[in-house]
Amino acid sequence: MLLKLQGRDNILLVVWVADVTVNGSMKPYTYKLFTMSSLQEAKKIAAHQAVDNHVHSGDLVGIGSGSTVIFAVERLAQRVKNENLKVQCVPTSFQARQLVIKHQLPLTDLNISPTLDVCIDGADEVDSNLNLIKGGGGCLLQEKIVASCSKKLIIIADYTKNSQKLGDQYKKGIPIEVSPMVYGPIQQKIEKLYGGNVEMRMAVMKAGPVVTDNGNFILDWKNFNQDVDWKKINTELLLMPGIVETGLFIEMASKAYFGMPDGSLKHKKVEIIIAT
Ligand SMILES: O=C(CO)[C@H](O)[C@H](O)COP(=O)(O)O
Repeated sequence: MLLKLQGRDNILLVVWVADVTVNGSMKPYTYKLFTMSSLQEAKKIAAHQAVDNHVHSGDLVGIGSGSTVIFAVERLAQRVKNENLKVQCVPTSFQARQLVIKHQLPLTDLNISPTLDVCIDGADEVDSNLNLIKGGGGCLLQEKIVASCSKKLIIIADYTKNSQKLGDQYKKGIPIEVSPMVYGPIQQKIEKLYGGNVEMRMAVMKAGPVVTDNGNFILDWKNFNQDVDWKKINTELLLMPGIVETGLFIEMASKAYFGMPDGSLKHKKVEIIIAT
């Protein structure tokens, strides 16, 4: 059961997780309470800290995509204004480009600036080894390209993204960007080779599939086995003709910042979580 209550300051989301008893009645056994503003606040704390710690004057900066990155770009623009910071930005999506333009930050691209100092991006899930699921917003291809051209990939996220294993919390699946001509065979191959189920991501407010910024489709691989060698699987997937890119970011991130519900910040470097 999902209740939405409009409070004065916050929207409260009450999620009542229920069990179905033998006679069919619903038996509540737990509930979680989130305030929407605490999630937003958590994203903001992580984003601001990452920009403050990792962006320096003269830097070429990769700008990730998603809702958390909005706070990072806002902070970058503040610092440019207040500190006369000099940066040039390479966006990872149409959305990121619009954000950079909105905040009047200088734009460049990878062909002009092939090596970036840092890339700041969100994630859908971060495991204990700093491996990531990305692509919930469908921008995985450009995100991975820009990250691969950056000296450091810094992840910013709220506390719901911090996991031990991929798939612990993020249930929407691993995004896989594919050429439209071959989505069917790829769906079948992944399910046959590795199990789980692979679904085409469908658009909202438009009939048919999501089409990425690069003109491709997205498959979401759900209910996968969590105890696998992701590096090996990622390599195998990338050898499959028609797979353009996967949302598995393996051994790419240098550090992840998580905003916490109480307003504090955690950061994660491989296997280590330090409260700050
Ligand atoms: O990979 C992404 C988009 O392709 C995003 O970084 C990821 O979905 C996280 O987004 P948000 O900051 O909105 O939680």
